[in-house]
Amino acid sequence: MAALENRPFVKMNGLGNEIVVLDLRDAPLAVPAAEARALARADVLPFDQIMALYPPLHEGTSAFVRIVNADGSEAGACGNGTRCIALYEAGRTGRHHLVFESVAGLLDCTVKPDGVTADMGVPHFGWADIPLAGPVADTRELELQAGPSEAPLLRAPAVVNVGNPHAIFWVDDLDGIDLAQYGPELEHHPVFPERANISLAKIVSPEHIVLKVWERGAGLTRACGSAACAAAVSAARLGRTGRRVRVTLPGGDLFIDWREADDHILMTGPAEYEFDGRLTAAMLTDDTPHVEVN
Ligand SMILES: N[C@H](CCC[C@H](N)C(=O)O)C(=O)O
Repeated sequence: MAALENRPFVKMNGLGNEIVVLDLRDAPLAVPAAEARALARADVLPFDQIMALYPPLHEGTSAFVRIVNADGSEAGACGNGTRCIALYEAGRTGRHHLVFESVAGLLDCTVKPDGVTADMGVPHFGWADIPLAGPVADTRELELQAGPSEAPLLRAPAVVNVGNPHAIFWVDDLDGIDLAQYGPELEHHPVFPERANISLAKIVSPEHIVLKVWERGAGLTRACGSAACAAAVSAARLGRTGRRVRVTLPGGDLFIDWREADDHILMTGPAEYEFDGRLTAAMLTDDTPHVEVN
């Protein structure tokens, strides 16, 4: 019997970032990694993240949320998924100001007719916060590269934690670099003991960044809200943009405001309901024979 068997789910997306909402508040249980991986299969219910809702731990919050990637690993933040659960909860309760709690802190959300604004908290730039494997001189330019050693295609990323770890490489030609080729080795590089989300960012103007993302535990996605936040604060920290930028991802635009007053990162963008259903044993069980190679 699969643990999640017979549980209802809601399929949503944030700019094409594929989200599954599991409302587990009435009967909480952990999301088994193997069941998440089975569910994410292309011919079952392909998703990038599960947003699992648990009973609130603190007064004034709607739920404690845990985030599970398609590979079954847990993440500390999911911007697109946060906008999705805000829309979900607004639809359920009629309330348009919602606060969720995650391992990374509070997520204060406002649902408006033209989109959802989520407060993603403050960024952390210290090497131990990212985390990195050891102390570095400057997290604005990490000594890390990819591509031919004599002429690296990617080098000197900015690194930041916005609830989850991110590395942003600055490039002039987004289409000239195959992120699917370099994403896996960078995601798993030993400098990132908890792995990392890997972005290529082109700074078009002080108000506009174009971004492509290889997500930790999910691979190439149509959008990544936390990466948009990470790229925005990193570009501002380098003085290459202002603190309010439009971030264009393959799935569309997010608007990031790294608020002067308290350094909170406000992310605004769409969230979309697609369909709902109920999980079955077949969806949660991967019967693919595992060939033992001796
Ligand atoms: N798609 C998510 C990011 C998930 C992050 C996850 N890939 C990790 O940190 O392991 C977003 O919109 O922020």
